[in-house]
Formats: sequence, C-alpha cells, structure tokens
Amino acid sequence: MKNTLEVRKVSKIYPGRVQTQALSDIDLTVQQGEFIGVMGSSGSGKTTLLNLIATIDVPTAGEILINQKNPHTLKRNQLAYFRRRELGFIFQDFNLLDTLTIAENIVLPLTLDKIRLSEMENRLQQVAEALDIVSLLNKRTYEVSGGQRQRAAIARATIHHYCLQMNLQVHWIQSRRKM
Ligand SMILES: Nc1ncnc2c1ncn2[C@@H]1O[C@H](COP(=O)(O)OP(=O)(O)OP(=O)(O)O)[C@@H](O)[C@H]1O
Repeated sequence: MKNTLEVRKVSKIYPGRVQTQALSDIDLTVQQGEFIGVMGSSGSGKTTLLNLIATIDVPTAGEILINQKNPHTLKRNQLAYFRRRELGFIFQDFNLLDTLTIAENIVLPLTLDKIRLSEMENRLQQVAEALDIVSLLNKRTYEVSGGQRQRAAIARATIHHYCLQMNLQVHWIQSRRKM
C-alpha cells in the first residue's frame, strides 16, 4: 500500500553475555494520516521498536517497509537521503542545535535538500503558524522554554510533510520479553 508504514514479523535480539529478546514477531501497519501512540510497560520494547522504524537500529528478523521501501537495505548515502525525506524524529531532549536560531533549526532538513529559498520560507511560515512559534523564529534555542523547544522540534520533524489532518489511534505493544 502507498504511504504506509508496515512492520512485518519484526524481532530484535540484543546480543551480549546474556541475550535480550526485546521484540518478538511484531506486526504493525500505519496508514497515511493515522496518528498512533505505542504504549507498554517499562522494558517492553517501545524504544527498540521506534529505533528500528527510525532506522537507528536494524531488526534481527522481519522487515520494515516505509512507503514500500525497506530502509534497512539502503546504502549509507541513500539512507541519509531517505531519513531526511521520509522520516521525522523528535528526540526526547529535542537535539536542536544551539548555534542556530529556531528558524534555522526548523528548515535544516530543507537546507540539506537544497530546497528553493521562497519554498522554504513558505513552509516555515505554515508550520510555525500551526505550532504558534512565529514570534520565536529569530531566537536561539536557549532563549525559549522547554515546551517551545518541543514545538520547534515538531516543526523540524514535520516540515517535509506538513499535514493538518490526522486521526488518532492507539496501538498496544505487549511485553513479550524472553530473557
Ligand atoms: N542496547 C541494548 N542492549 C541490550 N539490551 C537492551 C538494549 N536496549 C534495550 N535493551 C533491553 O531491551 C528491552 C526493551 O528495551 P526498550 O528500551 O526498548 O524498552 P522500553 O519499552 O522503551 O522501556 P522504557 O519504557 O522503560 O523506556 C529491555 O529489556 C532492555 O533492557
């Protein structure tokens, strides 16, 4: 299906002196426009699943398809491009760059893709208005509040595919950990 995230029979085992099976046979499909939350007890594998979807880590078994492409099969430079164009990631501590303004942080993914300046300004305006951070655009990240930094991180993560219509759906992830 077009514009979907498909997680197919994904397992993750962390190697080590004692192996940890963090995920076992996970299936998940997310359609375009769906908004989902992943919930589960501590240690059930939420971060592991998100790291695999975000291509920060690779599954031990199974496959992940984002818009019908398996990012884990891409070469390094293709993967860098894919991450910028297809994924938006909001880190727990936001990972905004202190040396840049809020505006420069938000348009960073577009700058790397050499998007036209007028188009960049247009998208920046749209996303900043939607997140109510227009008045903060020329400030540095350390001059704004935690919630405002969070909204700037959301703006940066969504600027490639800004979309107002989202449905809310909650998927549960069961703890299936085997030590
Ligand atoms: N790098 C790692 N090496 C080995 N084991 C790991 C590693 N990262 C996570 N684990 C283990 O994998 C399991 C799943 O961890 P994960 O961080 O995905 O859980 P979580 O659901 O995000 O937990 P929490 O809600 O507490 O943040 C846990 O048993 C954890 O100890």
